[in-house]
Amino acid sequence: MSAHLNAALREGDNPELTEERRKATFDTRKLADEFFGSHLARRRREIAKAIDAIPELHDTKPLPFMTREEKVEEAARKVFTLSKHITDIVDLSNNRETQSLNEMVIGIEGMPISLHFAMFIPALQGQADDEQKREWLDRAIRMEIIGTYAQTELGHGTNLRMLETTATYDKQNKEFILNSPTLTSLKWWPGNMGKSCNYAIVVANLIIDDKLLGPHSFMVQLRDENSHETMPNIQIGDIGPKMAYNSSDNGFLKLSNLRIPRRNMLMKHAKVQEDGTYKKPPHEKLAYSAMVHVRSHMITQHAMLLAYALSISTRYSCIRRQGYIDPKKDEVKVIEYQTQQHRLFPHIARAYAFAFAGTESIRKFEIMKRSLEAGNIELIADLHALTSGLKAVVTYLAGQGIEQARQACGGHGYSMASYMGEIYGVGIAGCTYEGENLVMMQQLGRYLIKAVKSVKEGKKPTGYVAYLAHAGQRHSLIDCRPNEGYAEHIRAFEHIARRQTFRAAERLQKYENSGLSTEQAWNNCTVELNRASRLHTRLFIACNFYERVLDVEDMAVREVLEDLLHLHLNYELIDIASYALEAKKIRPNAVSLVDSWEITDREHRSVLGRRDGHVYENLFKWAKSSDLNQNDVLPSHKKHLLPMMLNARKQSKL
Ligand SMILES: CCCCCCC/C=C/C(=O)SCCNC(=O)CCNC(=O)[C@H](O)C(C)(C)COP(=O)(O)OP(=O)(O)OC[C@H]1O[C@@H](n2cnc3c(N)ncnc32)[C@H](O)[C@@H]1OP(=O)(O)O
Ligand SMILES: Cc1cc2nc3c(=O)[nH]c(=O)nc-3n(C[C@H](O)[C@H](O)[C@H](O)COP(=O)(O)OP(=O)(O)OC[C@H]3O[C@@H](n4cnc5c(N)ncnc54)[C@H](O)[C@@H]3O)c2cc1C
Repeated sequence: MSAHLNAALREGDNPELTEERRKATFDTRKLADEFFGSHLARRRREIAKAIDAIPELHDTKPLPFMTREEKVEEAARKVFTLSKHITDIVDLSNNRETQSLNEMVIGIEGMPISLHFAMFIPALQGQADDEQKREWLDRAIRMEIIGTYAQTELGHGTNLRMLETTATYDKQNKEFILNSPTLTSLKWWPGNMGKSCNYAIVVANLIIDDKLLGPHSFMVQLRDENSHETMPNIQIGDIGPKMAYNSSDNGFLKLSNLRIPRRNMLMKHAKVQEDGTYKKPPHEKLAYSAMVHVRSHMITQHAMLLAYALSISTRYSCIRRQGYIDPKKDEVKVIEYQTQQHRLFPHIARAYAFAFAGTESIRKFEIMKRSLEAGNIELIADLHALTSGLKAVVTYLAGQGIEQARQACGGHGYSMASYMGEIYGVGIAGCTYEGENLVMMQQLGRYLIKAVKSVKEGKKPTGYVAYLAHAGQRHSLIDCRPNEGYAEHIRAFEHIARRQTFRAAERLQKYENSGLSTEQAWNNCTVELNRASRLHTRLFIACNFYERVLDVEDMAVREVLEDLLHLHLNYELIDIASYALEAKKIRPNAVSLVDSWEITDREHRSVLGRRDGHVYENLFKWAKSSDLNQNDVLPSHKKHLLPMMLNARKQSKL
């Protein structure tokens, strides 16, 4: 077959798809270069080819046919195998190369070192001082140890100020005593903590001389480095099966007055001297750096999950023939139906828009990280606002798109043969982890309210909120270059976003003027404020997409991206125009309304939905019955991960 624009053309393909691919008006590799960046696009092709040549990196059998324990073992086996080949395949210092390798080999269901790379290493990089980096970071990078990030507790995940785990400084012995004082203080959810990790960065409330100093990070050894058996004063285990992502052993951790050396508190920013003197960090939220790191990188990951679902669904829609448009002709491909196109194409546009926004988010994170290393903390607030909004909007809309893609596949979309269920389950997990979406939207809301206040004081805010100062003027969010084709869309978008932000600010002011406390006034406005945050973020995504398309040099690729941009802007404007929902008087009757359905606990099968409300004690009981907890050390750990770490330690001693 002659070389063609569409590099996916292959002899022996389903002719239905070949027919589609022959319609391409652009070179797919050139578009891939725009989607991933040309270097990463090329490297992904090279990585995929390298993996093809290593059968032991391929799935032993389709993951949906595996039990939970088999999934955990499969992931461990692949990690061990990868450790023998990885430096031949990727540049370990390139986050997106290693991410691509993991997605191709391990897949999306998690692996024993997910959190090791996603948070444990970034937290050490951001919060350990130089001596601590030499002691732990180098070993973590060499895979001599495996870590996680243990912050969330059974009773608190969102509200970090109420975390209950304590770290009390004992001046006498120059140690911290870590303790889980209550059932709700048990660490709960941290990825790979149940059975895989031997270290964790534990976020605990620092206490010195009975004074509570808030959340700080502590390096804790969970398991013996050689036997992998649980350390004394620690109870640890898997929390049980989840909606998806079941190759990961998310765990629980109970600390019983565990003593660790003073130097196990990460002290790049906050410090505790031997005599108990406490030195505050230059910015209270530097301790939250690992979360901002993950949020900055989640955007491209969720764009990719949406792309997975849409590539499955769009290809399938071109081979599935069902029904007629003209009854005198053959059954049509379901892609021909306008409803099917409307179900898929706007989400294809979003996948590109989200990927471009994610590249910008990572770029901004790297700029903030460099400026932080130079001692400048000014960019922290801007990045927190940007990533809070992007994480909340992209994970939610990507989840919606994945579900639409599944539905577009009809019955076979409901079979795990489509893999859609897992893609959806992993996708929507992002709406919860790294900060529940509605809460993170409020973080951006705070930032927007401050911007409105500065506009009202006659100041001109800059950056992504500059448009708030330009009511009626022809100005765009991020200096969109004048291009009549789309600038009007952008300005309409800005107008809607600006109007909503000012509406929320005025409502907040009205409640405050009425004598309500700031907190009550805020709570009464959070729906309006979240709308403003959502619109602000979608405006950013649209503008970033617009700017990105204008940079494309290949005219054929630029033309198809402009088609997607046009669709995206129109779809977004229609979608946001429907912002009008109020629900007021339900609150007092909420529980009685659901009680009236008289669904029994047996029917619910849900610990959270118990009629008696005794959730926490029953969650712990449920978790302890997990099959992964029948042994302290998994057989698969002894077979794969322990040898891997022992090898790594031997290597580093050579
Ligand atoms: C399926 C694939 C899996 C892949 C891996 C999954 C890994 C998942 C890991 C996790 O989930 S780790 C745990 C994540 N947990 C969270 O994200 C918790 C979310 N909650 C918070 O971050 C905080 O509680 C909060 C919501 C930000 C509130 O914090 P706090 O009460 O301390 O602050 P506020 O009073 O709201 O704001 C005060 C002030 O601080 C600013 N600020 C808050 N956070 C940050 C930050 N990270 N960086 C910079 N600045 C921050 C905030 O904007 C306020 O500023 P002002 O408005 O006062 O100027
Ligand atoms: C797949 C997965 C992996 C995870 N991995 C880790 C990990 O590795 N390490 C770790 O530490 N944690 C991890 N977590 C935990 C995760 O970070 C928390 O679940 C998340 O931060 C949400 O907190 P929560 O569970 O307390 O939700 P809650 O806050 O209890 O949310 C329940 C409801 O309350 C609402 N709500 C709460 N506070 C407010 C507010 N102030 N205003 C308005 N509404 C509010 C929320 O919007 C939500 O609707 C993981 C979770 C998942 C699902």
